Amino acid sequence: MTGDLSPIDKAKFVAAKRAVDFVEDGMRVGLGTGSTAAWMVRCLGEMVREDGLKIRGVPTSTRTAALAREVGIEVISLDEARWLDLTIDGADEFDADLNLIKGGGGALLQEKIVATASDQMIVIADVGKEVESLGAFPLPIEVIPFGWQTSKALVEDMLISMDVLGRSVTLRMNGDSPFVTDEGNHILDLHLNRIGNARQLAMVLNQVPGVVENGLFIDICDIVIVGYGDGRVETRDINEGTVETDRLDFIESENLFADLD
Ligand SMILES: O=C(CO)[C@H](O)[C@H](O)COP(=O)(O)O
Repeated sequence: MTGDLSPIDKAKFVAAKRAVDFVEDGMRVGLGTGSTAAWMVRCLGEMVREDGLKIRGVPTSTRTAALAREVGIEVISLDEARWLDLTIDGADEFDADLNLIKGGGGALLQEKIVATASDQMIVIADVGKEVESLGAFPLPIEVIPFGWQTSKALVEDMLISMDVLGRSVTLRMNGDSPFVTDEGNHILDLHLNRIGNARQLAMVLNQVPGVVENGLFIDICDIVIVGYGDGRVETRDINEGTVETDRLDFIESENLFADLD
């Protein structure tokens, strides 16, 4: 089955596979959202079912919650967990300081709360997500539906005053209707090309009335695990300043790949 995976999917898989080595018995683990995080949830599920790993997972979306339950992971709420040992999640972009753009899947609000409530955040990504400067990927912000057009106009004014490049702002759609997040909100995508001062932008965006959260994750991620299509994985630890390189096999597993057939 793994022979059918594209190089990007193989890269996502090996990053996820390497990341679950960080998970230990008894941990409360934040479970990210997206296709890379889904591999991680499947790998953890296999460890729970076959190796007896005992963990409790806090999902960052209804999608991830459904998958976690399906693969046998005990799911608890963040309020039950209170604090997490580790969160593993994907990203849309990461830079050399391990700052991120997230929210391509629309789950940025829960993802940021869960990651911030964790001792450690590990990001898993294929090498295509690495950038010199954040901003080529449209930056998602979550806004409440009430007066979203006003919030959009205020964000546009703010981008002009900050002289941020690009500046077009679009409402994310799901077919003919606005996309609705798990929290019942909408997403505005900021097409900026290049962000410049991401730290400042992250703070200023959250001052706009109606904006709930933005997809810039600054100083939240501790480790990024970068996967390559040929099975190579690099584990970059920003706190330790280390880079470890490994090569993983694409392990054939009926259980892991069954739902992809
Ligand atoms: O932030 C996210 C969801 O809100 C995802 O982690 C991000 O979009 C990456 O997704 P994928 O692993 O499918 O490329």
